[in-house]
Amino acid sequence: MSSSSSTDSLVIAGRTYRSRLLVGTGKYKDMDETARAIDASGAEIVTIAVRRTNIGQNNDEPNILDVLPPERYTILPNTAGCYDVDTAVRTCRLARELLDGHNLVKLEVLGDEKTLFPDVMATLKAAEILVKDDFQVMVYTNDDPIVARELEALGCVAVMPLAAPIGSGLGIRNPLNIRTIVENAKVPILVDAGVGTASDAAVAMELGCDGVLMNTAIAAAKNPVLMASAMRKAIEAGREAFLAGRMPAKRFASASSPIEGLFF
Ligand SMILES: CC(=O)[C@@H](O)[C@H](O)COP(=O)(O)O
Repeated sequence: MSSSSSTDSLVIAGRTYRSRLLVGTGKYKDMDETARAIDASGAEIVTIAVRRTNIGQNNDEPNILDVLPPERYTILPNTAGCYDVDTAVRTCRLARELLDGHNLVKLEVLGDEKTLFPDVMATLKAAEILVKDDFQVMVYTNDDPIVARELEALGCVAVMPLAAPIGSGLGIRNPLNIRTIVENAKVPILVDAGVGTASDAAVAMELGCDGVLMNTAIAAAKNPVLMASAMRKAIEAGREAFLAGRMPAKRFASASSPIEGLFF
């Protein structure tokens, strides 16, 4: 692998991406800031909450696709705000209609408003229905390796365990589970939700994740454009560190220069 990692691509549902950073579109000051931050992030996949953001549902309001054109970005409609199977499935079908048959979606079925943790049973059911309905499903889930395995077995094209609660910025709470999910998976594993700053993104990549999806860490930074640029570099650095192979961690010191053949 060259140091530029030019051949190291992310492949999701048969499509190849250079960037391993996926970004959301919520919480920005305005559309201009959204567009500038996403540009600085280098992201190629941009997720949009269909229940909250206009992608053609309302012709009287600004359409976010005017600043995030589908010719440039892969649009990933998501089911944010859905708390049951039917609403999530309907939301994906609406997105497919609005986006002329586009079938790549991010499924999230939430359990409650306080934690925004996934309702795992409902997520499994919705994923099954959507896969049968020819959707390519990228799925938000908890950091449970068994659930991740089930979602992959159902045919999801990517599994996206949370780092921490959505919008919390707490970073990766359970790195060992994330590593186990990665080691067991044959589909891309992307950390989704809870990243707070660039080092969290780098850790996710060092654990072997295929990518990271984030929103709040960029949008709620004091300078979202600068944070987006930091995240881009962190994802690249973490990926290169993973590919390079970390030195074994040791409990005690080992001198950096050889101790044999000392002059005195
Ligand atoms: C944008 C999106 O899809 C969110 O549901 C996602 O989970 C991001 O979470 P953070 O805002 O914590 O990055």
